[in-house]
Order: sequence, then structure tokens, then C-alpha cells
Amino acid sequence: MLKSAMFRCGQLCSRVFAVEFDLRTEPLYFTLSSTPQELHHAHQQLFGDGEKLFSLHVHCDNRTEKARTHAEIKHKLSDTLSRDCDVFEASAFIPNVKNSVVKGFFIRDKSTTSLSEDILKTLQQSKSVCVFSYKREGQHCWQEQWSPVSPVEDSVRKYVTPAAAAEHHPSTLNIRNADVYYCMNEAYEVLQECTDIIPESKEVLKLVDEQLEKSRGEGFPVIVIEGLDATGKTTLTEALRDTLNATLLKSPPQCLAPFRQRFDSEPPLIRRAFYALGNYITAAHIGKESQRAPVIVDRYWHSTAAYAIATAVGGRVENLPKPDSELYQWPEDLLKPNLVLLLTVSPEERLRRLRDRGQDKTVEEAELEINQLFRLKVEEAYKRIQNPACIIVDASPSPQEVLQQVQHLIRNKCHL
Ligand SMILES: Nc1ncnc2c1ncn2[C@@H]1O[C@H](COP(=O)(O)OP(=O)(O)O)[C@@H](O)[C@H]1O
Ligand SMILES: Nc1ccn([C@@H]2O[C@H](COP(=O)(O)OP(=O)(O)O)[C@@H](O)[C@H]2O)c(=O)n1
Repeated sequence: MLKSAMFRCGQLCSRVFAVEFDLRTEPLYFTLSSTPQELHHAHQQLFGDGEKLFSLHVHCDNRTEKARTHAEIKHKLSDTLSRDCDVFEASAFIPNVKNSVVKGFFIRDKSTTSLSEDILKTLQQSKSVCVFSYKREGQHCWQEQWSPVSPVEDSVRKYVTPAAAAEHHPSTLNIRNADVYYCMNEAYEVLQECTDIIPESKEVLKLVDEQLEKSRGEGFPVIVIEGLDATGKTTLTEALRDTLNATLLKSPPQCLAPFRQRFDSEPPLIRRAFYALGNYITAAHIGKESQRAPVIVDRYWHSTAAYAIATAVGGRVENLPKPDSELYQWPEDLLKPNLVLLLTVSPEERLRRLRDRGQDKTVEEAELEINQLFRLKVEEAYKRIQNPACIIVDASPSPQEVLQQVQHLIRNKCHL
């Protein structure tokens, strides 16, 4: 409620709006004021003359409901408005204030019909959705609350005022406990809140309860292998298991496999809580197994955090949380491995390996094009994670050479 009120009264609490107009460049930032302001060239492009312009966001106190409604709207907008409308991710936030972001969308309707208005009308009727419209008048543009039937009575016109770029990209402000979890309870509570809408949550929580981490004394070394898909993790971890007589574990653990697809279709808040809990179950297995033999782990917290951060942060690598951000710190209550190795290969080699693995060529090429920025962000986030940080391994040589390189590192660092 408070957040929605702040969204409405932009100028009262210095709320800034960011629209991801072009993912390769800075977002367009603006605030609202009561006096007309001249638009910059870039803003003139966004607030096109003669187009119908809207922004919308969900206001709801229940965080899981809010996240699901937001995801549903995103799906609906991209499904129905793709032809004659541009839909951009938009957010309202207070610069540098954590958890101040209200996520929404900006719609630029170029159609001659009232396509977007029909959809906004339905959304407004059935959901807790706030819609604003924008009108361009020459060099100026103003915003007011939108209603499909009659003008909103107490709605006040506010003028779009270009604002300076934010020091921290808005998508980094809400990451803690929404995309990345730093203690088990935070993730556990999210799934507890979902038990009515996602019955599988109960089963996942039961598995967590059964596996609570056994205390780990001075056992055998624990070595985590990280890296993007197809960098050779499976090949290397299996070879290490055989050469070191080690136990091979992975996160998410096998016992969560039946639920993975279900949680993958949920919005980040819920999906990431599922993966976070997977790490705690794996930690319990590590604690037990490392008493008997060295343990090799295929993906662990580095993957959970790096993928979550890279997905949450829109656009360029520069938008990631700064390298010294606390968001890269390992959770206090999660068992720490002795060594984390990050396998890296060039994008071309990775593509070749995906192709050899038989992945459909068109899927793979689309992935390369569309997800180029995403992959760069995942790798950069991997490298920024601290305590423990990962050691980078060039995984482009032959499997045998990569294995030797890694055995050498393990001998040096873990005395195995
Ligand atoms: N060092 C290597 N050199 C060449 N090909 C490799 C190497 N390591 C793995 N591969 C091949 O690349 C593909 C992806 O490897 P995989 O181990 O399944 O990666 P991941 O588990 O990281 O997804 C497989 O077809 C595998 O045989
Ligand atoms: N420890 C882990 C492992 C995977 N993941 C998530 O799982 C996805 C990648 O998993 P993967 O490449 O191992 O999946 P598969 O295709 O191998 O099943 C990413 O989207 C990660 O967000 C995670 O969050 N934490």
C-alpha cells in the first residue's frame, strides 16, 4: 500500500522511474513534477508523439501473490501485444534505497485500434493493477492515473522530468531475499507462504526438515565445480570421482528432481527459494559424505547466486551489483566448500560442445544471439562471488588435460 502510494506521488518522495528502452544502453530515467519540463531527445523517442502510452504495476501486500500476478501480466502482455505495441520493463524506485523498487511495465501502443486499452481494462478489473497514461504535448509529456471509463477524479497531472542515471541499477536494489537468499529461513518462509497455491512446496519443505545439516568435523576436502552449461562439468566431475575415489553430489539434489520443472515455471521469488533450499539439502549430504571420502559437487551456491543475479539484472554487464557489493557474499549458515573451480571456455567452443551434444541448431543459435548479455553477466557474477571465491580453470583443452590441470590444483590447495 505504502509503495503504491509512493509510486503515485513520485515527486513527493523523490521516486525515480526507469524504463529499459534498449537493453544495450542505460535505461531512460525520469521523475515527475508539477511544472512542465522539456523532454530530452532520448525521452522524446520513448514518449512518441501520437502514440498511446501507459505504465502499469501490481499493488498487493502479499509478496508471493504479487510476484505471480506480475509474471502473469508479463506473459499476457508479451502474448497479446507483440505486434503493434512495444512493452518495456519499467520500475519506480528511490535511488540507493534497498527494497524500494516497484516493478512494472511501460507500453507504447502504435496500433490504430485500442488493443492495449482493452487488455489494460481487463487487467484492471480482475487484478490489483495500477495504470497510468501519458500524453505528449509538443516538448512536454504528462502522466495521470488511467481509468477505462471516466477520468479519475482526484488524479493530478504530473510532468515527465528527465533524471540523471542511477548509481546502482534499480534491478540490484531488490535482489536480497527476493532473488538471492542469504540464510535458509528466508527461503523456507517463501515456500511456506506458497503451500496453498503450490502443494509441492510442502513436500520440498519436508525434505529440507528431514535433511537438516549434520555438523561437519574435519572431514575430507569438498570441491565444487562450477560453470555455464556445456563447459564440461559432468565430464570433469565424473572423472574426478573415479580418480580420487570421491563421492559425487550435485545441487539441486536428486531428491528435488521431481519438483524442478514445477518451480522453474514460477516467478524468481519462488523459483530461487527452491534452488536455495536445494543447496541446504546438498550441504547436509556433503556433511555426511565428507566424513568418508573427498566430495565433488556439480554446481552449488555460486550457480544459484550467479544465475539469479544475472536474470534479475536487466541489460548490460555494467548493471550488475558493484564488485564489492554484499550481494556476492556467501550465506553465513551454508556449509562452505574447500575449493571452488569455475570452468570457462570461449563462446565458440561452448557452442561447438552444445552442437556435439545434439542440441537443436536453431535453438542454440537463438540462444547465442539473445543470451549473449546474459551469459556475460552469469560469468562475471560467478567471478565476483566471495568467501569462498572461485578459481578460474581454462576448460578448452582436452578432457584429459583439464583433469590433470584440476588434479594439480586440488593437490596444491587441498593436499589430496
Ligand atoms: N575438455 C573437453 N574438450 C572437448 N569436449 C568436451 C570437454 N569436456 C566436455 N566436453 C564435451 O562437451 C559437452 C558438454 O560437456 P558436459 O560435461 O556435459 O558439460 P556440463 O555438465 O557443464 O553441461 C559434452 O558433449 C562433452 O563430451
Ligand atoms: N545449484 C544450482 C544449480 C542450478 N541452478 C539453476 O538451474 C539452472 C541451470 O541448471 P543446469 O544447467 O544444471 O540444468 P540442466 O539443464 O543441467 O538440468 C540455472 O537457471 C540456475 O538458476 C541453481 O539456481 N542453483
